[in-house]
Amino acid sequence: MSRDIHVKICGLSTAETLASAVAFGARYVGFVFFAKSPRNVALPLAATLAASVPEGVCKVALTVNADDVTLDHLIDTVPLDMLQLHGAEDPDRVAQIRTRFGLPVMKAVGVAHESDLPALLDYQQVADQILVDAKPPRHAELPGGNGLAFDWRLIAGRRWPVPWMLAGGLTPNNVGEAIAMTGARQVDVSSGVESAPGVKDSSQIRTFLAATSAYAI
Ligand SMILES: O=C(O)c1ccccc1N[C@@H]1O[C@H](COP(=O)(O)O)[C@@H](O)[C@H]1O
Repeated sequence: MSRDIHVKICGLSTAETLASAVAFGARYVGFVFFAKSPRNVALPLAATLAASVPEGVCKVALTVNADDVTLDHLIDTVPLDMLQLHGAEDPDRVAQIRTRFGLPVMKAVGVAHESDLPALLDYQQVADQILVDAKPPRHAELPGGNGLAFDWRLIAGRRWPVPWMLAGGLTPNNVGEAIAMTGARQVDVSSGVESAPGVKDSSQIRTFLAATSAYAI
């Protein structure tokens, strides 16, 4: 049996592109709950979209420094399988969210330099997965989703005891090289499969997933 690369398509906000992501083989679909993002999705729409996702595809909610009241409301409204924490949540807060809400948690950690790598270790005891993403530029509006890649050589050959996913500036054109260089078995893309900020493109989603299929082992 071959082991596919697991792909997460993040920032989905229409029934059509969500269905494309599922049909072309995404293992994770992500919904963004962050008002400043062009991919932000209102809770009622997210609830409808999430309800259409078949068993076996992981429905991920991306939040940024969300408080308990916000998370309570989110989890009560939208059927979810995982929380992606993409803010400055420290390990204690990640552990608290995981315990309180009873959902697996994926913590995003930004990487730009070698000195950013130890932070990945801080979350191994408290997160179910780690998302290794590009660190946002200093004055960026968004803590992710900037279409920015980091130097993949920084993590070439590195392994962590928890499952991890590579993110940041991935596109249909570069995802193969990113997998080959880092050994990632899971990849996450948002802006790299869009025709404009926040506008997902079914054809690019298909091409992205096809580009990863050569790396099944
Ligand atoms: O996509 C967003 O708008 C977003 C907003 C706030 C935090 C994270 C966000 N996106 C996540 O960032 C990474 C990389 O995205 P990209 O492929 O470089 O556009 C990915 O995990 C997105 O889910």
